[in-house]
Amino acid sequence: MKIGLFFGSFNPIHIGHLIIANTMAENTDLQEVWFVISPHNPHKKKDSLLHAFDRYDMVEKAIYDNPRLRACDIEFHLPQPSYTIHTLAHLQEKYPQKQFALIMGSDNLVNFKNWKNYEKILEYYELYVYPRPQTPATEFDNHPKIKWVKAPLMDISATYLRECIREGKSIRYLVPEAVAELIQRKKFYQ
Ligand SMILES: Nc1ncnc2c1ncn2[C@@H]1O[C@H](COP(=O)(O)OP(=O)(O)OP(=O)(O)O)[C@@H](O)[C@H]1O
Ligand SMILES: O=C(O)c1ccc[n+]([C@@H]2O[C@H](COP(=O)([O-])O)[C@@H](O)[C@H]2O)c1
Repeated sequence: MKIGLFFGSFNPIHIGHLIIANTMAENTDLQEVWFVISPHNPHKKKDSLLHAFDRYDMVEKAIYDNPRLRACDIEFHLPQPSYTIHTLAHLQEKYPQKQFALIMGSDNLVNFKNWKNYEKILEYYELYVYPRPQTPATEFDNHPKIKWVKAPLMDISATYLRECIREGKSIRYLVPEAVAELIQRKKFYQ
């Protein structure tokens, strides 16, 4: 079974993420997509980062009715910051029968050279990359391990959502209803 891993902070998960994950699960040979929630992205500051358990809960709420999407907490038990190469090694050890691939936007490909042991990642894993606007060409664009997958895009980010919440603006339709309800009930990001 081939599984696509979609890494991120998901602070919070939003429909931009969900559209990508569902497109990958439905339109490629990936049977499942796992949201790998990073407690701490090695390239991001920890400001306004909700606890990883709360971000995991929101992912679970967002995907509860889609059997091909799963939330993955493996990085919660690994040393921080979460380097993808370490996470991949642990996943492969835990699930030796499964074949893993990475899912990322073309914006991530631009920074990919700065990821820890990126050559090793490319040696062992395929990258399913969806084009994002205004991202420059990279040396990886024609790499044999890279599969380009066109996906519908929503021009939103978790940063934008957090701003809306802080300013008391509506986030309706930008996150699933169950996620909006949890954010409101727990007073996240206020
Ligand atoms: N609107 C979007 N459409 C497609 N991909 C997205 C979108 N927003 C984020 N992504 C991608 O999803 C992955 C996980 O996103 P993550 O939660 O870390 O970022 P984010 O939503 O941009 O958050 P923040 O604004 O806090 O940086 C990243 O690879 C990111 O590039
Ligand atoms: O392993 C690395 O060196 C590395 C560096 C930057 C990002 N990542 C992974 O990529 C994920 C998405 O990154 P970002 O910055 O687009 O949110 C992040 O959550 C990490 O799992 C990994």
